[in-house]
Parts: sequence; C-alpha cells; structure tokens
Amino acid sequence: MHQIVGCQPPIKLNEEEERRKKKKKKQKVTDMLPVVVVHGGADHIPKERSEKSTLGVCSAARAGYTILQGGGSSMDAVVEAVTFLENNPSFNAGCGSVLNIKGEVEMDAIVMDGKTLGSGAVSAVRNIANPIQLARLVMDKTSHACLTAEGANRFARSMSVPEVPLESLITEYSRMRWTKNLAADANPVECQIGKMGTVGAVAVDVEGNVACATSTGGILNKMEGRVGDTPCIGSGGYADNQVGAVSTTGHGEAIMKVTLARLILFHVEQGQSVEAASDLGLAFMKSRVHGLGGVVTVDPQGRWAARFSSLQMSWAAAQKDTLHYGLYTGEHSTQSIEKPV
Ligand SMILES: NC(=O)C[C@H](N)C(=O)O
Repeated sequence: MHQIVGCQPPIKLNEEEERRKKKKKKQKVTDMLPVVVVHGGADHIPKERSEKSTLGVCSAARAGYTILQGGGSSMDAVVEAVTFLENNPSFNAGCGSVLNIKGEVEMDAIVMDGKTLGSGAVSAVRNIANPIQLARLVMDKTSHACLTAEGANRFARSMSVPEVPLESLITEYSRMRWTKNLAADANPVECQIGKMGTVGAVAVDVEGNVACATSTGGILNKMEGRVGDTPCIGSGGYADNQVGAVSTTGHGEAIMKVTLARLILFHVEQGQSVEAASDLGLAFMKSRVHGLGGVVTVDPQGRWAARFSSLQMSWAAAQKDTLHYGLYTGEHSTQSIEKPV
C-alpha cells in the first residue's frame, strides 16, 4: 500500500467563510431546541368533545415544555406530558380508557430513550393510574423491555406504585360506548368513532436527546388479553438520537404490520424531512394494509411534525415562546406559550 506523504487537499480561499456559514446554520437549528410535541389520538372526535381534546393536548404540551425549559431531559418531558393526558378522562389512556369485551380496562404503554436506545413497556395492565410511569420503571429498574398483565402489576407492587380501583379508570362515556357496542344491532366500526384517543409525546431536550412515550387503553371491545401496537418497539414509538423520535396512534394491528414508527424514521434516514417521512409512512400504511392513523415526529435538531390520515388528531407542540395546535387536516393555530388557550 502506498502512503502519500505531504499531500494535502488544496486550501480553499473561502474556507473561513464556509466555516462561518456552517456555524451559523448549526446555530439556527439548535435555536430550535427544546421542543415537545404531543397527540391525543387519531380519531373522529364528536364536536362536543373536540374542545376538551384540544385543551388537553395544549396543557400536556405546556407541562412537558416546562420540564424542558428547566433543563430537564426529553424523557422526563414526554413522561410528564403523557401522565397529564392519562389523568385527563377525555383520552383513551389511564382514566378514560376504552373497555375490553368484558367491560374492563387493560392498558399498554411504552417509553424509549434516544440516547441509549433503552426502552420500557407494559401491556394489558390493570389498576394502574399511570401506565407510562410503570413503563419507565421497566426501563430504569429491570433488564427487560416489556412486562405484561399480572407480572406487570406485580412489578408495580414491588416498586410501590399504588394500585387504584378498576372502577376509578372507567368513565361514564366509555361504559356507554361499551354497552352500545354489545347491542345486537351494533356497528363496531362506528362505535370506535370518538374513542381511539391514544396519547403520546416526543421531545428533544437542550442537549439534543430525543425520547418518545405512548399510552393507550387500546381499542373498544377488544378481546381480553389483546395487545396492540403501543408497547411494541418500532410500532407504538421509537427514539434514536441519530435520527429522531416518533409516537404513533391509530389501528394497532395495521401499525404493527408496517412498524410505523421505525418506518418513518427510515425515511428520515433516507433524507426526507420529518413531515414528508411521516406522510410517506402513513400513506404506505393506508395503501398497503388499509390502516389509518397519526403520528408526532421530531428530529434531533428540533424540526417537528404532527401528521395523520384519520379524520382528526388533536395535537400540540411547544417550541421557543410559541404553542402550536390543531385538530383537523391543515389546521395549525398558534399562540404565545404564556397564554392559556
Ligand atoms: N387509539 C389508538 O391509537 C389505538 C392503539 N393504537 C391500539 O390499537 O391499541
């Protein structure tokens, strides 16, 4: 092998100029940090519930953003935002979860840390007010990626996570929809309407670390023990500091078939913008397996997208001093982050 000694690339006269430009570009991009984006589920939300849904995602985005502004990690921010949404009975996660065929709540959740690719998930858990916090404990305190059903509940007890009465997670609205779907003349597709509101969040902190969190009660009148896409890595969410983070919502069986979150990040790796990559992933899911859904996506520079193929998806994003939010396709409202909606 020949070694070429003293062979240097020619010095460009405008090298300094280029360096300055690059630095400026980098500064501009990192100015976009921190950021948090949340969703309240890909849905067809009845009019009377849409305001609550928008208010809910806006306060969750604010809660996550407060953590980031205080120098907190993206993981802390997404868990905080999703905890907010789980505690809000307007969403299909935590209190307000849809009921399975037996009229019971069984919930799934996942978190993923883009710095380490560490993740934690729970599936088919009951009696837990905040499955997202339990998912985080699985990540932080075990060597496993997912715990399910009774085992997850036993782990919760060992971690002193309080168990709550099953009834406390059931709202009148979810019971009404469950009963309606049991009727002989029920239309199961129509009965899903207004109740697909899985919740999720993605964030980038000031250090450029990305994270995702997703939590759900699943789908209405599902079989006992059904596990959806949410706790599955690459389906319900994915986070990698080298690419970005995604949280998904929609028809779980379809999302799993195309591993939607990872598919979107593949498109980002191929050079697509977060917006184009999200649209490509959703379009593929629609054409290939007839599945509808929605996603929130960020890249490590703080560029973000909230996209959906369903009729609606409530979403909100907090970045710099602005809160962005929307519900219908093409809707994008903004206001100062200081001002309550
Ligand atoms: N609303 C949803 O997003 C449902 C969730 N993806 C599931 O199938 O469990």
